[in-house]
Amino acid sequence: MKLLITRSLPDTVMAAAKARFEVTAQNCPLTPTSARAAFEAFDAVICTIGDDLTAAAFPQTPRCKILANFGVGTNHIDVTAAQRAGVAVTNTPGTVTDATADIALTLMLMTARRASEGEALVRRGGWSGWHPTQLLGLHMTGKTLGVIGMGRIGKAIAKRAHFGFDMKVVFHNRSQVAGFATPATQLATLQEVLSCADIVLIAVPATPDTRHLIGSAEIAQMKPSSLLINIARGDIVEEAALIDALQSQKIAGAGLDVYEHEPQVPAALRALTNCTLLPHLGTAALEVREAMGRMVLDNLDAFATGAPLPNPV
Ligand SMILES: NC(=O)C1=CN([C@@H]2O[C@H](COP(=O)(O)OP(=O)(O)OC[C@H]3O[C@@H](n4cnc5c(N)ncnc54)[C@H](O)[C@@H]3O)[C@@H](O)[C@H]2O)C=CC1
Ligand SMILES: O=C(O)C(=O)CO
Repeated sequence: MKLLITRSLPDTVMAAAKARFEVTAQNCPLTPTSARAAFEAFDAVICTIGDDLTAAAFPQTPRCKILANFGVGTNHIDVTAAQRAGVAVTNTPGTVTDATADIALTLMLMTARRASEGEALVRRGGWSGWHPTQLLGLHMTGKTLGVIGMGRIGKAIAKRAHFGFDMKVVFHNRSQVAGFATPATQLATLQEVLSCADIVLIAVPATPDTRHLIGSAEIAQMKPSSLLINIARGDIVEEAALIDALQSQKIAGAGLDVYEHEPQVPAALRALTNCTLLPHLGTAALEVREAMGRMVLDNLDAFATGAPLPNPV
């Protein structure tokens, strides 16, 4: 099987792929035009975040019949167009969950305790010693976490927040969520979660329904002392509205791992001190990326042998 890998994956994954398939590897994202050519030239493609796989990327009857995404979020792929063209899409659910939840907690703590501001102060040589009223932040222990999207990652974050930090957890989810081990209360509306949470955490997938789910009207429902954390996808939060809210201190702070137009991060956001900005680090640990790679290859193996795909989207 001729396989295109659009970005360098960890060495062990590349070696395993080369042992099984005839691999061509590139290190730049696909555009719809280059994707179209790739779907005609290869039997399988491993794609990831940044590849632009909108409807225009899919020929009517491509040679490629499987698109294996390295990552769980598939908002960069028009899955309906892929299916119409006869291309099966797979992803990597579960392998990403704990690492992404850990980055959520990192952002929560860094933002609540103003860690970036403090670190910048030390690095620029501006720290003149401990002071009783310097850099006072939000004491996270015992506060209320509001999770938007109680799926795999939302649940892993809720578990960490409740059992690690004694936080009360409330959440909003499209469907009823039952039977998970962390005490948490599902509230009927998004607004109820926004208005009672000290920290609002976004963990829904990016879909047409969730685009700009959080805009100025939603931010206005949040407490002025609250924080907004987004580890899901940038366009779920209207970035311009968030910047305005942070500039005018309508909320106390934000912690972001994802941005509306990645990798662009607006200068206005970078200029603000009341936000923590990470470069989409959710799954950035070697063993996690290797596990994601193994899952991608398991899907390709299944496809090659005609077995059911383990992780169809
Ligand atoms: N920052 C990073 O590096 C990473 C980000 N992600 C992002 O996290 C997202 C979530 O991943 P998982 O937890 O594995 O997905 P999941 O599918 O297990 O959970 C998503 C939850 O959101 C709910 N939901 C969907 N649409 C909704 C809506 N309109 N309103 C309310 N609830 C809604 C679903 O019912 C589900 O419970 C991914 O789609 C991806 O975009 C995932 C991994 C790493
Ligand atoms: O899996 C995803 O969706 C990511 O964002 C990175 O692993």
